[in-house]
Amino acid sequence: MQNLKLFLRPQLVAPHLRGSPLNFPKALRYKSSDSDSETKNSNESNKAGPSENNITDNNLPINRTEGAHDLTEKFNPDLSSKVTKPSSALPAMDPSLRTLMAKTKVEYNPVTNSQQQSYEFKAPKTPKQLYKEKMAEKARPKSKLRKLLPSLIICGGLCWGIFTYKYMTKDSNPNVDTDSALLREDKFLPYLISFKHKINDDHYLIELTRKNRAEKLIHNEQLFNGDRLWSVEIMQPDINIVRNYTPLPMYVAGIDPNTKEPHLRLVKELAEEGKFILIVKRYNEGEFSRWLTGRNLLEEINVRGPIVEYKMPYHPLNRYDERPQMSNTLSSIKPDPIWPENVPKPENYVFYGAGTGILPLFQLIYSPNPPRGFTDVFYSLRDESELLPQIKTLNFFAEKCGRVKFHYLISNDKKPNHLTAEKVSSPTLPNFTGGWDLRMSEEVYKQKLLREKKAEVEKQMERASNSLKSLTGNATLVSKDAVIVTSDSNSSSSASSTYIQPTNSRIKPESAYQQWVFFKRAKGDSTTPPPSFAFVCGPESYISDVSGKPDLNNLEKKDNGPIGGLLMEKGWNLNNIKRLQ
Ligand SMILES: Cc1cc2nc3c(=O)[nH]c(=O)nc-3n(C[C@H](O)[C@H](O)[C@H](O)COP(=O)(O)OP(=O)(O)OC[C@H]3O[C@@H](n4cnc5c(N)ncnc54)[C@H](O)[C@@H]3O)c2cc1C
Repeated sequence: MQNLKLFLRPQLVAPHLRGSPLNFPKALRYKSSDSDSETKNSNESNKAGPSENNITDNNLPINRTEGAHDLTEKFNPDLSSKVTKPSSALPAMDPSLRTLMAKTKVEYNPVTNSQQQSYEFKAPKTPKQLYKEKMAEKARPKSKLRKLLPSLIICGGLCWGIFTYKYMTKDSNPNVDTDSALLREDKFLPYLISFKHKINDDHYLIELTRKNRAEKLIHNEQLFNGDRLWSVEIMQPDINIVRNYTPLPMYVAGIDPNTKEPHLRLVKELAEEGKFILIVKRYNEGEFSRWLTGRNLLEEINVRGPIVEYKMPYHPLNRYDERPQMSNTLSSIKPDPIWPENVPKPENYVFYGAGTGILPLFQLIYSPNPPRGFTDVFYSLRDESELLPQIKTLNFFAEKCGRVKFHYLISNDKKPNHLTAEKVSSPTLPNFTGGWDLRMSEEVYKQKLLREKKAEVEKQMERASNSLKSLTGNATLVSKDAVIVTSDSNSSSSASSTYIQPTNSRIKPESAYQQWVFFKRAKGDSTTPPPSFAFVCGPESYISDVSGKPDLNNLEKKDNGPIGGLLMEKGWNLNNIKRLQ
């Protein structure tokens, strides 16, 4: 570009060539409109200063042959270096050329040119070089992961080996306990005899603990619940016989150092599950009971269950708070929640049990969620010594909370004390049999509210008339209607508050014992409520005497045996009796 400018500078043309035909003054003028460069130049000259602004291309003589050179030389010799509009001859500059000729912003660097291709031939590395490289690679510091990689591979391999071994030998080894359940109905699971205590000559307390119990507890399995009666089946592997036993929701928490008696605790939380106690009677002719009571501590036995013997029927109160579980101290037994009055009352029961036949009742009343109603218990036993003192204490606590009433009928050859017809009560209708009872109890509750409100209004009317009498000094007859209106408007709030929150419930009882003594018994209702359902449990002869012989010889295992004995005399029937043999 610079060369081109120099080439085009007219003053640089030699003076002797100016008149010659080789001189090309006209050629110095571009005919084409190189307006861009011109404007640019003019702008630049404008920027240069006011002195230069006056001198533009337009001021220059159009034809330099007409003495323009002198003028140019005279006034602005520098302007001669400017390329003025060529008049003709030279063609206009190609704009694409100009861009190519423009100075590049980034300098060309062949190294960064990614498109370049090299045809250089690299000689293969010599063995020495290769060896050096290899050594350098080895000497390079390794990352943490690279260092750990061999150990990780070995660990992975070991784990895979153990898993494969366990998987392959799982089914082949029946002694390996892979089941995570505490109990299973369809499979015998291993339990350990964790405690054994002789209660009397023929009664034993045996505590069973699920093998590897801690591992099995993660599933939060709840076995004990007062909504059902259940037993477990224990297998004797040698002669392959199975017998049922009733687990009690208790475990041995310690041993009294003096009496060597076990200290029993109730199973209250899920973390305490997986342990229970059995009370087993040993029969001299009994194959199984002899085998079971002869087991030593930490011996393994196979248990299956739970075998549900009876499920408590549905009651609308089941939707409300449960009755709190019994406790080892009387003061720590929580009071019953206040159940709504417009729902049918809980059912009351009577339990006739003999010997180990009392154990289902103990399971029911000492489990979490015990039955809400009252249970009258007739317990026939041969000797008081067959009952553990701690269980007797618990029975006493249950009585003090108004949940049960125990009648101990201790009977032996010297002093017989059998269950007689006088002790057997007649059945009453259940409080709940279906939706109709629900509507009935709501209606009864409404009637009760109306009665109470009426009594309140009458009281207020009486009070109002008395105050009027005292005001006027003489007895004036007050319009009955007017009093009713005022008393209604005044009493509505107080009456409703009275009914919703009975006066005696403002003081909250601290324990079930307090609740029973001060609130329930205070009502003057000391008689035991009549039962609507009866349980009979014990030896075959006992059941037969009390309620007739059960007959479970059918596919559904439904008791179809006719009702007999003492209960039949009192009007009990198959619908309100459960016989547990
Ligand atoms: C649901 C259910 C729960 C049970 N819970 C317990 C429990 O918690 N504790 C417990 O000790 N037993 C319980 N039993 C009874 C138990 O299953 C066995 O029947 C009992 O241990 C006797 O078995 P055995 O093999 O030693 O006697 P068997 O060989 O069956 O009988 C031998 C003899 O023992 C006597 N005998 C057997 N059973 C009784 C009995 N129940 N009453 C009176 N005499 C009998 C009879 O004279 C009989 O001829 C329960 C039974 C059932 C069905």
